[in-house]
Amino acid sequence: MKILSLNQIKKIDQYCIDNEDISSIELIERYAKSCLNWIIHNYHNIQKVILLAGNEKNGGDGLSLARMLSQQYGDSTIITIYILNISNHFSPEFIINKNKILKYRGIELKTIDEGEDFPIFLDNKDSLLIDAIFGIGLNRPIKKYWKSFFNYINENKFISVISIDIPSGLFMEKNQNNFEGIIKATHTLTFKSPKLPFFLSDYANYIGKWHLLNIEYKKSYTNEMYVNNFYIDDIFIKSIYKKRKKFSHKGTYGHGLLIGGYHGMIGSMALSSKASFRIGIGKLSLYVPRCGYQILQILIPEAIINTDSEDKFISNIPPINIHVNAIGIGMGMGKKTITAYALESFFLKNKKNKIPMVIDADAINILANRFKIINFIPEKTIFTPHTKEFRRLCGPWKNDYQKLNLLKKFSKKYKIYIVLKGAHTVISTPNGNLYFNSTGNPGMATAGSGDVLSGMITGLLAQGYTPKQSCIMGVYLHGLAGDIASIEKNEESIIAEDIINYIGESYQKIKMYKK
Ligand SMILES: NC(=O)C1=CN([C@@H]2O[C@H](COP(=O)(O)OP(=O)(O)OC[C@H]3O[C@@H](n4cnc5c(N)ncnc54)[C@H](O)[C@@H]3O)[C@@H](O)[C@H]2O)[C@@H](O)CC1
Repeated sequence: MKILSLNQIKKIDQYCIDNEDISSIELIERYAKSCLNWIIHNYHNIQKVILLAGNEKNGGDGLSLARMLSQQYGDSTIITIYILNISNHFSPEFIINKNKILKYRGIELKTIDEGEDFPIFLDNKDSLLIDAIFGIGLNRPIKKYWKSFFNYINENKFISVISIDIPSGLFMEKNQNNFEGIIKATHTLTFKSPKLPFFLSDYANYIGKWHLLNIEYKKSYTNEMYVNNFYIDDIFIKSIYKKRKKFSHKGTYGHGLLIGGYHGMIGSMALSSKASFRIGIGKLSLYVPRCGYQILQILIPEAIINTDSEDKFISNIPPINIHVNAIGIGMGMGKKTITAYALESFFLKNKKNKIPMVIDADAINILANRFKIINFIPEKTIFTPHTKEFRRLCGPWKNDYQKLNLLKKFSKKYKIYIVLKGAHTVISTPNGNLYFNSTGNPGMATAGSGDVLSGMITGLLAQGYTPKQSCIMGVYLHGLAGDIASIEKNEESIIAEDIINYIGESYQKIKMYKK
């Protein structure tokens, strides 16, 4: 799914108005109706609603929603609207909806002017607060008084705070270091496209859980819209997924090579290997220090195991003399100088053979310390750092926007894919596109989860998925397996092994997706 820019979202509204013979007011009704349906579905017996309305279109959405809530719940729900007189301009959408509201005796209408004492919300704990002050139209910093008011709202406790489209005070684009005076939503009900800040940890506290509501409009309006940012959704995954063929054999699904392990860290190789098999690799060879031999033979009887001459660490990686379709390197490998030399000479020797490769964990750390190695890395190689590893590789950043820019720059410069792991893992491609993952949960922040991911991506590469498809499919299935594990085991109890065990169910799920 495309992540649209502010201008593109506004264009869709205009297309609807121009081509579907509906007015802006009717459009607002559609938005408000979808919010109403979401609220009905998620809250039963709402006793009190407090709605904060701005005086432009987002306020219009809010007023229309208040009217619908009153029609839905009747006298059993007390609705109080506060109109914030932030400016003296009122959009027609706001005015028309306000006039409609005046006819509803069940709705109490109040105003707040700049400078006056903040209202006291007596029954706040029993109230649902709806924020329809600013939507995506916020285009300049808000005044001090209103910032303080938004902060005051955040200090009050409500059943939930629901922001329409985007929390008020948050810019849709170019937020940079703006963290002051933003409404903290429990839920953000958004339309047409997820907004970029939804994927940035800096803003997670303000956005809460976001929901993309289904709005009727011709999806073809977005066909011609060019974007750099994408959200990995079901349809996208279904279009990538390759069904296994009846007349196939283990050779059809590729031969992978995993290189890594260190005394005391052999478990990471076990996790990567199991994940490669569970994702469907045909054959797998491992290269590990000698101390890993016995345990890996026992844990992964399916794998072929080759060992280094050293017992506890890797000292030399021999040239690849078998047919290998994909390499995964670095899991639990340690950073000993001799291992770093071995890695450097391995990359140098294989510079020209262009076998698709995943570089993970300590291989990234070694590379960060001996940066010239990057010149031996073939194009389209996949890096899978977590935030700290990425910082070691690329240097610091001041905010999430800068982090995304660094990511794009690095991928473009070295023509590599970077899978930056975290909530909404983001994949950057050599042509500067970003893909944000939609699956996963905090339970996956557990030792070995990254080893599982590198094994999965290597397994997909070996099966013939392109590097881009392998990254996208890998992070999605990894997150989905984690999501199933969270239902079965609870987020707190997930261990890396659980993610591996639910890869099969994840495949099962994506097979059911509609194209
Ligand atoms: N036809 C449309 O464009 C539709 C818009 N919709 C809603 O309208 C929202 C966008 O509407 P608008 O563009 O009217 O903008 P908003 O309602 O988000 O309000 C922002 C407006 O307030 C003013 N403003 C911006 N920054 C300000 C500041 N710091 N202090 C004071 N005033 C400021 C600007 O005039 C700006 O247009 C969407 O998020 C969505 O909720 C939906 O109702 C669907 C239809």
